[in-house]
Amino acid sequence: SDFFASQVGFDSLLITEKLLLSNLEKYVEAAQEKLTEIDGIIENISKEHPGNVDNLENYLSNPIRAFSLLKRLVITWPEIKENLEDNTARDNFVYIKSLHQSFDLKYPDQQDFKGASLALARIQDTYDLNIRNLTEGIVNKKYSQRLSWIDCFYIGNFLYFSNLYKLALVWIKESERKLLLSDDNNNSTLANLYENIAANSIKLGLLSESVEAIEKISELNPDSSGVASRQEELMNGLGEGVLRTYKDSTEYDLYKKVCRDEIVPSPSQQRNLRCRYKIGPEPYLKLAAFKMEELSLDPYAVLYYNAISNKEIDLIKSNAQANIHISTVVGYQGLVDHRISKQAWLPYKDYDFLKPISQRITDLTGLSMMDAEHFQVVNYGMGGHYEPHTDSFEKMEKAQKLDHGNRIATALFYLSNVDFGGSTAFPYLSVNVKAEKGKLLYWENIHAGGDVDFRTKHAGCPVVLGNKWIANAWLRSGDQAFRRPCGLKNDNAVSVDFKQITYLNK
Ligand SMILES: O=C(O)CCC(=O)C(=O)O
Ligand SMILES: [Fe+2]
Repeated sequence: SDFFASQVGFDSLLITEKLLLSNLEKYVEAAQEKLTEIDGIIENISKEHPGNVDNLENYLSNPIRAFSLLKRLVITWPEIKENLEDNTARDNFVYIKSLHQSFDLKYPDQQDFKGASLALARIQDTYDLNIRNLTEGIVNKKYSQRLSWIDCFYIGNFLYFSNLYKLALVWIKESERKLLLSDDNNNSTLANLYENIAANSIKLGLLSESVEAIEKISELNPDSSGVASRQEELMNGLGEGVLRTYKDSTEYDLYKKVCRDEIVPSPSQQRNLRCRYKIGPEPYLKLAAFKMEELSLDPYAVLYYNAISNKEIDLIKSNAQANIHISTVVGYQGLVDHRISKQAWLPYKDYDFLKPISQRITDLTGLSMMDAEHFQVVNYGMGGHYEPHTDSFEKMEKAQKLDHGNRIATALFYLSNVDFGGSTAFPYLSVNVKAEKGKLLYWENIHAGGDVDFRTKHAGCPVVLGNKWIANAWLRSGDQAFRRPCGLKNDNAVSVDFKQITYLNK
């Protein structure tokens, strides 16, 4: 299932839960009615039952009492048994599966829960949020809802199974803090938790932490099979060395820092950048100039303000919603966790309202839209993101497969505001573009000689609060011969190093 991937369709889950709630209420009502009824029966029987009688024989020699006792045992008690066995009330509580099938109600699955768990962890990690504040429910200085020790444990577990051990430890330790304060704090829950700490520490090659956690398990639960198996794991794990992933790379670290504005452009980087009105190259711009802000001159990246109207945005969103589906990435099979969003492709020729937008892109960039890909509309939900990548393709076969040459430039429209997170980050340019409705971000992806400019690696930072909508126009090199002639020489030397930083650790 793909609810976790975007905001679209998520609200239907609230309808599902509302129905479950009202059905459960009905069940409780019926069950309570039944209990009241049974209470009445107990009362009646108690009245007739003699209690402790000294002379039983004498008591039952009364024919009416004998009759009553037999009636109760032969008729009343079987009726009670039948009554208790009658599950109509419980059956009326419509089960999840049948709900799903008979009412076509939307229902999430384990995959959605995992996605939402990893999203929370990603948000905490990217923005370096204080874990304690976060789990106490404080997001962006506002209080929402707190997480329990079990919630944190779930998240830690999902992280462990996603090979994100460092992050897993952060969540399991938070779980430990909460467990120690809770009523569930007992030897078995704690031992379970230290098993988890041991498993993560072993994977991270943290020797003393591993040993300490294993000792705690054996103190709490001397018979635990976890002790021996963790010890064995530890012995084997020590030789293996620590697994390093892309998340440990310099590039990923830079990306997160740019997302949270910890790294910003230096004054010397900004010295030659200007804000001005764009009045060329197309004559139209002399009449209706756009406010332009330069972000980088080499590689070329600029922002335009008020580049798309609210009316256009509404049309784009409503048409996209009809055929939106989980995002994929060129060159990857199926779903990927480095890009979590939903997308829809809108062909320019199919929608009249896209024609002026396409013309505007040409007016602003001087490039032809002839070979552009369809307009791509993207929606990100909570924690939705797109890790650093280049939009252009290194291997030209990939680009050619899609025809019309490489992705020479990207025009990215912001179709919504985002309250917290969701910027577009360029780790190697230290540029963070806030998602603000109506802006257009434009940059060039390849060197004049036609090679990928790795300095243009960029990412969609995780959304923390809000619902992020963007639309991409990718301009292909095919039809630009006279508008943007290729350079004759290789000029990619300035950017090749920025490819290495990823691949070193990947
Ligand atoms: O969401 C963003 O801000 C960036 C999206 C992006 O890079 C892409 O769709 O290729
Ligand atoms: Fe991109």
